[in-house]
Formats: sequence, structure tokens, C-alpha cells
Amino acid sequence: MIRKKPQDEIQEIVSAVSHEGILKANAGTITFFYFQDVEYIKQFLTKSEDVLPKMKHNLGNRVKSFYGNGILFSNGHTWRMQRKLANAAFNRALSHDVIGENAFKLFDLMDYNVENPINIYDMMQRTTIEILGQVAFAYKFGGLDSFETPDIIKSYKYIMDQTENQLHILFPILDKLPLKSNRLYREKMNEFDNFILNIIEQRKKDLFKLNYQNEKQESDNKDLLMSILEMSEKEGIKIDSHELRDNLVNFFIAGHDTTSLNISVSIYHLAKYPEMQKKARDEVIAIVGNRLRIPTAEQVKELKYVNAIIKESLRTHPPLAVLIPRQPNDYIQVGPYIIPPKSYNCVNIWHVHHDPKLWKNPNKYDPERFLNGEKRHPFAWIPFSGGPRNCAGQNFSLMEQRVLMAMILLKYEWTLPENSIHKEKFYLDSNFLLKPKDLSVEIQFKRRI
Ligand code: HEM
Repeated sequence: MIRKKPQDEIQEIVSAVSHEGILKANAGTITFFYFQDVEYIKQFLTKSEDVLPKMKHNLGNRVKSFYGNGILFSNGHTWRMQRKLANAAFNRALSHDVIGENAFKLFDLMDYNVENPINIYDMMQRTTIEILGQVAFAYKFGGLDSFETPDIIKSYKYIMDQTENQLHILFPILDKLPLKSNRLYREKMNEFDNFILNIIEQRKKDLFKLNYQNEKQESDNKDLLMSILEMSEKEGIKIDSHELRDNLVNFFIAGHDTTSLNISVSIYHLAKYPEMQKKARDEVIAIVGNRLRIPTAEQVKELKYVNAIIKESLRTHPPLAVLIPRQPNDYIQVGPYIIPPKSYNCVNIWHVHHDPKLWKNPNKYDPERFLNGEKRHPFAWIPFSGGPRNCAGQNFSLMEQRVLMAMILLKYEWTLPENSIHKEKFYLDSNFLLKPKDLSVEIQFKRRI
């Protein structure tokens, strides 16, 4: 039974820290509870979004201004509308061709320098951002045309870097000072916002023209922005240009570094374990053929071993190791514990994915564990979170990774250079989203096709 006297509630959760399932940590004046036990996590994440909203922004003004009121941090009615539109947009079959065509461009770029080690993380960032530009709003950034980074991507990266500046998060007063860095941040933000808002206005005009000319065609492969505009019109859901901007930015933040990291982790492990690389390549050749081409949706589904590699990388190196904290509106019960309202509650994905009670040899990289029919708790593997606020781009990301991995396996063989900074293990720099140490994963590729 849930008791209601606040002092009792706090006692209950504070005493919980001595148990294994929940950890307590203090950051300044704020107390965080970290959920580690898989059963508590299941109960926690499957609660309705109304009961367990995401915390109000307190990650600094820069995060606030860049993320805006997009889907990652929104709550209540706004979130429900955004999620409805996002689900509908992502459910449209997203074209394999966009992914495959960008893989061909990636290979052209890599072939320029294939005699030397290549930073595959950089290559994957270029590729995923290029694919996202086309999938999100039918825009080609040109990041795979040469090793030069397009200006707008440089601005995006600068802004992302600045949102993670710990000094500005801890001392928001710094944002108000007449610093050169503040001026530059505002300039880059304006440039990026204008870029996205112009695209939105253009797509609105395109939709108006199509409606006017009655030329609307039911096609599956529409970009996310066009799908959202059409859906909001059809369902009478009002969404203005700034809210659209916030959501498109949120898709970029959520979908770009995460997918780049996981493909890099997979390629790294296949370099370390050549027998796994051979097994994966043999599978692709058996299903797709020994010619460089874009695999079909049916072929991709059959790539069981490649899929197991992707899943194992997401287990060992979940790109979002700890979820954005949730702040309950009221007392909630999780297992034997009662959580007080407004407390900060985090789910520790990293812990669950490395828990020896859930995984045999948790520190071993072993894709076979996803193929041998081992039974495990439904929340033992949660790289995309779970419950109503799970990842909206999960299916898209998995499809993107499968297509890219299959094509890279056909095109190249690869090894880890002797002097790799990741010789011992894949070192991470931790932040909100995990990244490889020094943003670098150098791999020596050799063309095979
Ligand atoms: C390996 C790739 C990815 C991983 C591991 C991942 C993981 C996650 C996780 C853990 C969350 C929950 C965040 C939280 O509650 O704190 C999330 C949310 C989200 N992700 Fe992903 N993600 C990936 C790729 C993508 C892609 C490609 C997109 C879109 C292009 C995307 C869009 C979203 C969105 C919109 C949300 C917010 C959902 C909501 O709050 O309703 N993600 N993702």
C-alpha cells in the first residue's frame, strides 16, 4: 500500500539506497535515484507518461535554446501530439535506396584514402547526417562529397559541442556575460535556425502547391517533415514552424551520434575478431550475393548474424547509458519503494546491460548470445529504452545500420591498426551521449570489390 505522509515516503526511498536495485547520488543540492534492477526498471518505464514526465530542463540555457520544446523533453499534451505525428511519419516505409545511395558515396570518399587508416566514426557521422538530412527534410548537405565539412554541419557540431559545455551548465550566469563565445554561439544558432526554418517554409509551400494542383500522391517514401505536415493537416493537429523546427532538431540530436557510435562499435569489434568479420561477410554474400548492391528489405531481415552484431554492440556500448531523468507528479510505487514527487529518477541502461545476473560473461563481446535462444528478462536489453517514451526512431536506425553494415562488409575487409588508441578496449568519452575517445576510431580498410 502506498503511504502518503511525505516524511515516510522520503525515508522509504532513502533507505532504498542500501539495496541493490536503486542507487542514490547527489549533484549539488539535487538528489538523483538511479534504477539498476531490471524488474524495477520495467515497472518504472511502463508507467504512463502522465505519471512520470521527463524532468524540466535544467541542463543549461544552451540546451534549452537548441532543443527547444521538442519531443525529447516535452511532456503532456504537447508530447502526445508530437509523438503521434512522429510515429506516423516513421511508420512510412523509409527508403532503403536513400541509405544505399549514401553508402556508395561513402565508399567513393573512403577509396580516396583507403591506403591509410580511416576514422570510421567521422565517416559514420558524415553518412548518418547525410541520410538524416534526406530522410528528415529531403535535403542534401554534401558531407560525403569531399573531406571538407559543409559550413552548416560545422555550425551544428559547434552548437552541439557548446550545449555540452559543463561550465555553462553549472554556472548559467556565464550565458549572460558579453563573452566572445556567447556571441559566436548566438550567431551559429541563428544561422542554423534560419536554415531549418527556410526549409520548413519551402516544404509548406510545396504542400500547398500539391493540394492546390490536386496532385497529392500517396507515396510511402516521403520525408519526415512532409509526412508531419500532411498528417497535421489531415488530423487537424496545429503545429507551428518553431515547433516543427524543435522536433527536426530533436530528431538530429537523437538520431545522429547514437547510430554513428553503434556502427563504429560494430566495425571495431569485427576488426578485433576477424572470425566474426568473416562469418558476417559470408552471411551477407550468401543472402545478397558477392556483388556490391543495396540489399532489399527481405534480404536485410534474413541477416541474422549481422543483426546479432548490431544488438551486441548496443548491449555492450549503449549510446545513451543513462536516460533523461523523470520527475513524478505524485508518489509512485516501484517494487517495495515509494518514490516522492519531483524527485529525479534515472534509469541506468549501462548497468542492466552489464549485469551478471542477466548476462553470462557480460564483459565479453559475443553476438551469439542473441542467436542461441537464451531466455532473458524483457527489459534486459533496453538500448532504445522501453514503455511509452521509447525511441521513436528505433526501426529506422536498425534498418540503417543493417543496410550500411551489409554494404561495408561486401565492399571492404578491415583490421585494427597496431597503434590504435583502442587497442585494449573501445574507450569512451562520456557525456549526455557516449562518444569514442578523441572522437576517433581508426581502422585500416582494404577494398575487396
Ligand atoms: C542506435 C541508435 C539509437 C539509440 C540507441 C537511441 C536511443 C534512444 C533512447 C534510449 C531514447 C529514450 C531517451 C530518454 O527517455 O531519455 C530515445 C528517444 C528518442 N529517439 Fe532514439 N535512439 C537511436 C536512434 C534514433 C534515431 C535514428 C532517431 C530519429 C531519427 C531517434 C529518435 C528518437 C526520438 C524522437 C526520441 C524521443 C521519443 C519520445 O520521447 O517520445 N532515435 N532514443
